[in-house]
Amino acid sequence: MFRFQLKANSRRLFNASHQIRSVSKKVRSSKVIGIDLGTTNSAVAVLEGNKPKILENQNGDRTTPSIVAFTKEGDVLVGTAAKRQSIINHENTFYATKRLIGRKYNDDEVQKDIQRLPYKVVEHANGDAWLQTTIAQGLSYSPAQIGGFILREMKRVAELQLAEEVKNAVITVPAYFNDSQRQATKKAGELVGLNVVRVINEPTAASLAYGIGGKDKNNGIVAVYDLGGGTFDISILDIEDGVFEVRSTNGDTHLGGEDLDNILVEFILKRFQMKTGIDLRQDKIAVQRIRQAAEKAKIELSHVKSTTIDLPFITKTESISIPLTEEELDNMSADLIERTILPVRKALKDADLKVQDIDEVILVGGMTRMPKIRNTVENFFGIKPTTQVNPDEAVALGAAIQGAVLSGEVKDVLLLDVTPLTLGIETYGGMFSPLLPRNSTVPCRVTQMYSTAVDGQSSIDINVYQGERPLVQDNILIGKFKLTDIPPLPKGTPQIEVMFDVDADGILKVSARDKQTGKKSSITVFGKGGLTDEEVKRLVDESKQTTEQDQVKLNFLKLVNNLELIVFDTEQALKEIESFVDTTQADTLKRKLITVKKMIDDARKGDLLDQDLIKAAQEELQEEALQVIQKAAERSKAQRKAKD
Ligand SMILES: Nc1ncnc2c1ncn2[C@@H]1O[C@H](COP(=O)(O)OP(=O)(O)OP(=O)(O)O)[C@@H](O)[C@H]1O
Repeated sequence: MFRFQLKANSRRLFNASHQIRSVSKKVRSSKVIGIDLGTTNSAVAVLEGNKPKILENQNGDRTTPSIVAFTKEGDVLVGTAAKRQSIINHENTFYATKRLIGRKYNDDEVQKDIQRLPYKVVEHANGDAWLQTTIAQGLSYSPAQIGGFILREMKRVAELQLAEEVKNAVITVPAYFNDSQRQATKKAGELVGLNVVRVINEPTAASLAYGIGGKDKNNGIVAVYDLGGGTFDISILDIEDGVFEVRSTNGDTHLGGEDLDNILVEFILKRFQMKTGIDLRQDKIAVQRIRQAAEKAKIELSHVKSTTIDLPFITKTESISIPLTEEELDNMSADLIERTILPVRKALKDADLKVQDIDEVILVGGMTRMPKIRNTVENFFGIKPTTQVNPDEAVALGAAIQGAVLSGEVKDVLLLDVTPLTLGIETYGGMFSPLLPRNSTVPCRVTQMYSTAVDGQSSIDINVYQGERPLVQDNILIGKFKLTDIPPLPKGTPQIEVMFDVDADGILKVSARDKQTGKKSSITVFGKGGLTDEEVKRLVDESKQTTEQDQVKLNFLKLVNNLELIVFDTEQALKEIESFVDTTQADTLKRKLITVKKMIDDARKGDLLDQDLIKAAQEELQEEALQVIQKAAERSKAQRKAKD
């Protein structure tokens, strides 16, 4: 056993050097991949020839679960591997984290999610919602970092398929994502070394997937109804000879398949409690098993009329077996489906269109496979929705097309996206002064003149808000900064020019300039409230540093785990060969083992953090053990010879 361990270690070393060699051989690709970073599943695609193509992962799957897990051994698992162990390692398996990206810990939606999540959500120093593991004294990660692990995996999938290094990507976000959610998604890509050439809206991407190759056929007004795992989006587009103009967009960033799963989980828990009197809500493992079974039943009921949710031995003595029909599921989901219709109406109104003006309806997102949803959409629009592109794949395929447009591979397509919410600033008395109405085509820029409200006022606070309400208290504060050194003048005299500049990713930069002095101040809105450019930079740098620190901690943990394994192997080997070992030698080795075990203990408690000490202890122990084993082997051979 011990010898095997030595060999296994040397094999690992060989693999590492082999990997280094194969990476250095890679060619960097000018291709731009398209990544759909989904709440439940992610997909990656690239343009091949003139057609976008989904790149399959190592298991041959066209989508990869958006799940990241950290194991006690210090490994980071992504996708199916993470999903497979989620029940036994629920505290360190993070799913649906897109629902938390760019959100504050105190956000109502976050607080609601926390009740149901089997992992820990904590408040980071900057007020954001972060995820905490139970590993290495509670390593924590931002949802953007978790997104980063998923993006890195999608990059790897693409690199394996294309056999070249990929650097550039278009990443999609729900159309209704606000500024900080977009920024956080972009940062997730940058943290793992991706050059995020564009962030585009999911429904817009999906429409591109339908439009390409048959653009004459698809001219007209298109509604994209996108219901995925965590978000609902509706976009109305005007497609004309390769120009995709988004007329309006609306939605709910916290409405999707996960919510229906939650309703089903609650239904199962109640049924079980009624039957047995047992409340399983605190049993995270049981809840996790129920969640997986609920989603499975929901998916089955898109193809069959009835099913049974079977969970043997959910407690030591009780099992779950609940029959469920499609009709029952339809009734349970009625409110949720109805909630999607209001944003659809709003989007139509904003686009100044009636239901009858829609030429085509595209269904996107796994949840639109549910017959009840298809019927609801069909009844609302009065036309049968188009489903020729796989609803789980359309977004990634469209992102790949946009990638090809940006790299110059595709020339006859132009995407004109819009801002999802009205953007403006606070004026006297808490009034909201809109500068850019929602559904403004991006990129765009607007300037407006403001003045002081008080005689002699020497500075102005520029508070930037996003929302549709006339009072700022009802909208979302997405950033603020100060313009100072305004010469003291009677109120209303200074001319302050405020400029809003939204780039093609939908990210906003605001600046203010005193026309008399030329003094200027600006921010790129980060959604974190009151941050200057320097503070934003510091935060980004800090987050990079934390990633590195976390990696160092994980590497250290791996070393300690490995040393523990060697201690175990040595003890086993010593037991097996004890009769052939010289007592003095055996005692020395046992003493060494005690010292090393103490070191492992100290390392686990955080009292010993020196990697080199751990490495040295491992080498010494292995060397000493090898000598003992060799001597014992010689003795055993000599004894056998003597007997013969
Ligand atoms: N056949 C089906 N019937 C019903 N629901 C389904 C079916 N297939 C998948 N789903 C559900 O669709 C959701 C996942 O859809 P999809 O992969 O499009 O979402 P996503 O891209 O991860 O999420 P989002 O767009 O919200 O970020 C899950 O809730 C899943 O349970």
